[in-house]
Amino acid sequence: MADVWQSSMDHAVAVARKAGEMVRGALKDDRTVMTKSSAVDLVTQTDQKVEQLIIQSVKEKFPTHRFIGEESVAAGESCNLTDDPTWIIDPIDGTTNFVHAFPFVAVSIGFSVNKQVEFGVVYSCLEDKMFTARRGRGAFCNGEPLQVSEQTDIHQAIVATEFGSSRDPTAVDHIFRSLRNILCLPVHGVRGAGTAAINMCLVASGCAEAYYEIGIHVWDVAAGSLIVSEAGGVLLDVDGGDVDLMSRRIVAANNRTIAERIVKEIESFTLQRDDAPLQS
Ligand SMILES: O=P(O)(O)O[C@H]1[C@H](O)[C@@H](O)[C@H](O)[C@@H](O)[C@@H]1O
Ligand SMILES: [Mg+2]
Ligand SMILES: [Mg+2]
Repeated sequence: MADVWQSSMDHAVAVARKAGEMVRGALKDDRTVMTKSSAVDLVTQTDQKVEQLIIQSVKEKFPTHRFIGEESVAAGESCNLTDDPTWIIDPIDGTTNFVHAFPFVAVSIGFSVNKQVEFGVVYSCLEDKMFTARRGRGAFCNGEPLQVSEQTDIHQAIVATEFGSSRDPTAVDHIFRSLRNILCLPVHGVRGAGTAAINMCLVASGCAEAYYEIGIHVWDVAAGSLIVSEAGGVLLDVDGGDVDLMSRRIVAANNRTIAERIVKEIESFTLQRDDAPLQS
């Protein structure tokens, strides 16, 4: 049966590739680092230009579609997911990596309809890996099918996580205690690529059993969440309930056994939701 969202997905792949070229081109030149929510929440002109490139090109082709873009939200746009077709964009996932030329940087584009992610595209542009997933039709990297790891023993797992961009001491204490719990299970290792989207693609590829983080935003994980689930993985909230992409918390794992084991070790905390009303 024809896929009603195929042309949108083709466009997402094409524009992510174009955006990736822009990111690669700017890697050595863009040293204009600005900050957002904290001194370590970085943004560059390239983040802003890439988001504009994506939004403009989508608007020309699909004028009725809506957008949630990281840099547009930072500039004051609202972050509400409606039932309308919505492009959820992180122009550079891994801006800190980009600034330091640490070689994991992704363009992440999720597309949701009726609040459900229909397709996800993550372009790991320095590795030239194009990760894609279409709901119900599998996940792929450069056209090759992805499958999560079959490991069910947490002691033989690699777990990915990040420290995030908050330096609030209470939040950092929670993060460290969770990390300590997980390290001391013990697990084989803890890793972090510096980008939520690539961490999730590592789970989808079977290279890591799980990824968890508190503090991410919907644009960090919208595309990656579908890539993980279409590769056979599971998504949970850090308290073990259903994942809520606006809640800023996620566990993405190869299977429920690993996901639930990790949940037991996480000291959860709550942050302001992405869709909280804007403060005037
Ligand atoms: O590079 P970003 O798009 O800002 O996303 C980052 C986020 O800033 C950082 O706090 C998280 O730890 C990372 O997982 C995100 O990918
Ligand atoms: Mg991001
Ligand atoms: Mg970003």
